[in-house]
Amino acid sequence: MEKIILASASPRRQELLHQIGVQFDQQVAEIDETPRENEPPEAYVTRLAVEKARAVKARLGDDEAPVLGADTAVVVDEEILGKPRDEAHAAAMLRQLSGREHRVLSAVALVGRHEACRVSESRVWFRTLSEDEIAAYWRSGEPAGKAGGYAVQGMGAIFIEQLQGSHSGVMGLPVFETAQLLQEFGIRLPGNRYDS
Ligand SMILES: Cc1cn([C@H]2C[C@H](O)[C@@H](COP(=O)(O)OP(=O)(O)OP(=O)(O)O)O2)c(=O)[nH]c1=O
Repeated sequence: MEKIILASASPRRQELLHQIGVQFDQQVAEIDETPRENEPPEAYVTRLAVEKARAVKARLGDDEAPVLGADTAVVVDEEILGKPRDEAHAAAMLRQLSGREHRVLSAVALVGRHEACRVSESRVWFRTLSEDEIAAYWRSGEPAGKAGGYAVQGMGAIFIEQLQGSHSGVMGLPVFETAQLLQEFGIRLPGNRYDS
């Protein structure tokens, strides 16, 4: 199977690519993740996924392997919640998400001889969170480094009443859209070996 390059430092993205049998090397993309003024969330995650993949592609020069980049954002009231800076920031995010619905947008981009990108959108319903729970959750160490300050794949799952969309997308890499992109680039997955 053809190898690809994952332009990400995220262990979750690594795990999800492994899950579908993709062989890859990992490289870290350093880009400015500041949203542009009035940038719509869909445009933001798309731009970042593409920029991460392009940054690694440019560094590798004429390496033939396609580069995969991804970006995930939690969106509430059309505001993009990134990763928490500190405890106060994480607590403010979780208070904002408490007792209501939010969206999670996850973009995946592949940059090779051509470029393509797909976005997955999920809706997540949180039950009401108490101040004690928010403080305890921060102390667990889980919110740090996670968009919106929670992890669906971890203890954060106990806050989620309902999820509509893509569990892998909320985690950081929408597997369905990723497989579609890889197929579009002619990269076969083990699960697709009976394709004509
Ligand atoms: C909402 C949510 C986010 N996250 C994570 C996924 C992403 O790693 C992170 C969002 O930040 P990103 O900027 O998308 O990714 P990253 O900085 O971790 O990795 P890289 O840029 O190197 O690819 O939040 C979870 O793990 N679980 C969740 O439930």
